[in-house]
Amino acid sequence: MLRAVRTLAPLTRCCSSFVSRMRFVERLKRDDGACAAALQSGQMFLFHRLAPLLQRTERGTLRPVARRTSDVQSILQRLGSDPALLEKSVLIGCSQQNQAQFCLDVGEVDQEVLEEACEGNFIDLKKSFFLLPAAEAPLVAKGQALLRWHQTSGFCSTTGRPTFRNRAGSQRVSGDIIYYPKMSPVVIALVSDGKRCLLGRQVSFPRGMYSALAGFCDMGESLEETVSRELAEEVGLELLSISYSSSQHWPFPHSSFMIGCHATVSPAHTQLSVDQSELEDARWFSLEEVVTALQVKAPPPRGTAGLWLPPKHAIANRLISEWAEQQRRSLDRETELQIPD
Ligand SMILES: NC(=O)C1=CN([C@@H]2O[C@H](COP(=O)(O)OP(=O)(O)OC[C@H]3O[C@@H](n4cnc5c(N)ncnc54)[C@H](O)[C@@H]3O)[C@@H](O)[C@H]2O)C=CC1
Ligand SMILES: [Mg+2]
Repeated sequence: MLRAVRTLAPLTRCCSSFVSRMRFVERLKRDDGACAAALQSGQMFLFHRLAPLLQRTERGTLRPVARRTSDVQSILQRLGSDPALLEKSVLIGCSQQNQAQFCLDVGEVDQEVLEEACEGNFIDLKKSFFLLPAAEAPLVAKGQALLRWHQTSGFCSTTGRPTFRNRAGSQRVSGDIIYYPKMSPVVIALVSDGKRCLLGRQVSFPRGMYSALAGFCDMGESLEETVSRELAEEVGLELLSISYSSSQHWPFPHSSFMIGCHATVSPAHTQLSVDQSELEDARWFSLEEVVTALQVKAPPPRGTAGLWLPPKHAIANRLISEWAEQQRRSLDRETELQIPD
């Protein structure tokens, strides 16, 4: 059974400005002239060889640097770089203040000189993603994903001829073939047996980290089929139910569209048979273990056996938190039922 458990309340609250911003962005994708004009008064997020330009905050976190396009233009001019570089910028959105937002990879310019001029540092997204504010991380990830797509889509895979982008960078065209940015659909499921939840770890995960199980969708599969297949393949389980929770764009290692689900198995069929070629380990964890691990902010010290969960920006964390909350509520209900009048 598949059912949606999330509502769209945050979007409907500021509906009129949300609608106008979305329509503005859509117009810029279709109208090269309007997009070129919006670029002149827009905001620019810079990248250097796909590493975003970031500033350190007093609290030890990082923030993306948004510069006015005109500022970026004068900095690039001062550094003697080609003014045509700005034409490679890609539209990524529209701010709450109705300013068009663009990103640009300035990988041809000297990194250190540019960092000094822009008062920030270009930091690998893998190292910086979890230190970015939750509200801004998706925009940076989107910028990197679009820039990477342009850098790797210069030629038509049918004819081998060059492809050419529109002004917004929302598509590339070669003859009558149009290419759009691509994401790979991935399902991620938090499986519960009613009392415990299933978490697994890959060899490549940081020490002590366990996560919900994930897998790429095969061609032709539905979401339910992918979740069922992945759980059968990776841990030998058959599912009773699947319910949709939420989704996210995930930049690592390339663009994935993560579709987050909760799933259940019968408490009578929880025996795991872990495919060691996919997972180093998979185990059932109690609510208590999960609640404790949700408080842990850094990897456990070397030599200790502490559980560490994916950070807040990751949809895995959201699924695990939702499960813990739901378990706590049902425990509370059980306790209430036991109290006599
Ligand atoms: N945001 C989050 O909370 C989490 C995100 N993830 C992401 O989910 C993704 C998938 O998880 P895995 O367990 O690794 O998937 P998986 O279980 O499907 O195994 C990966 C293997 O699938 C194959 N594969 C099939 N289609 C592919 C495609 N389109 N692109 C790349 N490989 C493909 C490759 O052989 C690859 O080695 C990973 O990229 C990981 O970064 C995983 C856990 C948490
Ligand atoms: Mg997997």
